[in-house]
Amino acid sequence: MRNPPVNSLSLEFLTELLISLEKLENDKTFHGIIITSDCPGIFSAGLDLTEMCGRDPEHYAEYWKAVQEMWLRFYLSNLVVIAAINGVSPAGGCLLSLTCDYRVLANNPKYAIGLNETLLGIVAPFWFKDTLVNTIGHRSAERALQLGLLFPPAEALRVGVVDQVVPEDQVQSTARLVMAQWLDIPDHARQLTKTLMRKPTADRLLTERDADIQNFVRFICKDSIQKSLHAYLEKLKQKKG
Ligand SMILES: CCC/C=C/C(=O)SCCNC(=O)CCNC(=O)[C@H](O)C(C)(C)COP(=O)([O-])OP(=O)([O-])OC[C@H]1O[C@@H](n2cnc3c(N)ncnc32)[C@H](O)[C@@H]1OP(=O)([O-])[O-]
Repeated sequence: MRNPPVNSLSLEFLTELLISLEKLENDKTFHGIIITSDCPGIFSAGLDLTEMCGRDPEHYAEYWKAVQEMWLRFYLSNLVVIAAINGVSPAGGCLLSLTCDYRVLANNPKYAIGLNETLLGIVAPFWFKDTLVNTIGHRSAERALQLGLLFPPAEALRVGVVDQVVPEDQVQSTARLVMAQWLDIPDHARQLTKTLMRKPTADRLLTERDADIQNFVRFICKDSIQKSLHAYLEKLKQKKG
């Protein structure tokens, strides 16, 4: 991923990601992809806050549809998808990595990962929650989501948000090693098993997609939510200045 400075998942970047995924899926010589970041120290800052602040309802609806599409397409991809997480990975960045089949995180205490939405005064929707529950179980997810926990590497491994923590200079080579193991499995059996495991979760969103968009638009348009997001963006800018 190369969307400096922080790989935020803007509408444009999400569209690019989806086009890239589709191209790779359509090319039958590809069987797996490794998602990693070109922005030093940052895997992805998550959803682009400027897409969710001070815009009109039509924009929010269009943006949310793209976020849903990213989740559905990556979560259900027939390819083996591995996240080589070489930086901090909050909220939507964590969600993207949770769509992968395997997560390798660099062992750097700054590289926290988690769904921290509550810290911004917003609520992770049910399909974010479902993805986390499927990964770390109900109790850990309940605690992580309510407290907006961002797990440093050792804790992320302990709770199961990531599958492996390795020294920073070994993230890419480890991801390639893991990829080789996954590609050794007969592909159609692996693909069908992935679908079996994931389809019920994806179907929940597929059957409620429009209602989910409407909920998001209603929620994000609230004055109180807009104020929270503006204040959070302001805090990020001040931190910099
Ligand atoms: C229902 C909805 C569910 C929501 C899900 C989400 O994902 S919500 C998202 C939850 N995400 C988070 O809570 C993460 C928020 N971000 C961070 O915590 C930090 O930026 C960092 C740790 C990722 C990088 O720290 P660092 O010191 O290396 O970098 P820096 O902090 O100096 O930022 C550089 C520039 O990027 C800007 N910008 C940053 N993030 C975003 C963004 N998401 N979007 C847009 N812009 C963003 C920042 O304002 C600044 O702009 P400026 O002043 O140049 O115009």
